[in-house]
Amino acid sequence: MADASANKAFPVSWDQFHRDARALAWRLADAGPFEAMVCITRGGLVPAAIICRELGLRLIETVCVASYHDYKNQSELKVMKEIAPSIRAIGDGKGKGVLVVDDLTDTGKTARVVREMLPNAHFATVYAKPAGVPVVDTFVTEVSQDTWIYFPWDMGLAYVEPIAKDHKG
Ligand SMILES: O=P(O)(O)OC[C@H]1O[C@H](OP(=O)(O)OP(=O)(O)O)[C@H](O)[C@@H]1O
Ligand code: HPA
Ligand SMILES: [Mg+2]
Repeated sequence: MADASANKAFPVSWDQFHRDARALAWRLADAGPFEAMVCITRGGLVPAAIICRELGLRLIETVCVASYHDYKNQSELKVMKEIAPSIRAIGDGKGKGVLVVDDLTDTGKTARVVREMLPNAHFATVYAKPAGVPVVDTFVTEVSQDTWIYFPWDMGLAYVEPIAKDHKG
């Protein structure tokens, strides 16, 4: 579950995130053609900027979804902004030719809600946990369900105790 029981840490630096988002773009290069991208805010904004640059996409839409409040706490999912009718009308009107991007899928709840809006879109996330894997088409790195991914935009430089301080070797 995506909650306080996620007790392993997977910290990601800006460099690592850029590399992983670019690796996702490589995997998506043959999955199109894509006419437009839908970015799931806010986490999807960062990989979206990298991927649309790599794939030459300039028609970018947002769907604004919030499901976590504070840290590791999942609450009721709220769709704060829907996908514009002009983007929903692309292709077969069900998402064909549309690339949906998010930073990660955890329980899969967010991706599932957006998939209901665009069932034939191609769903891509940089990271995925097992419960979310069936809901996305392409991702780069899978981590275990009990791992919390720490994104660079949520972190800052901080003092770390020397290993020897608590190490009883
Ligand atoms: O698969 P799920 O269990 O639904 O979790 C994944 C979603 O949770 C996070 O978004 P969040 O709702 O925290 O909002 P944010 O992107 O604005 O940080 C993350 O960016 C994904 O969108
Ligand atoms: O592992 C995670 N890290 C950051 N945000 C998240 N939102 C759901 N799961 C996660
Ligand atoms: Mg999000």
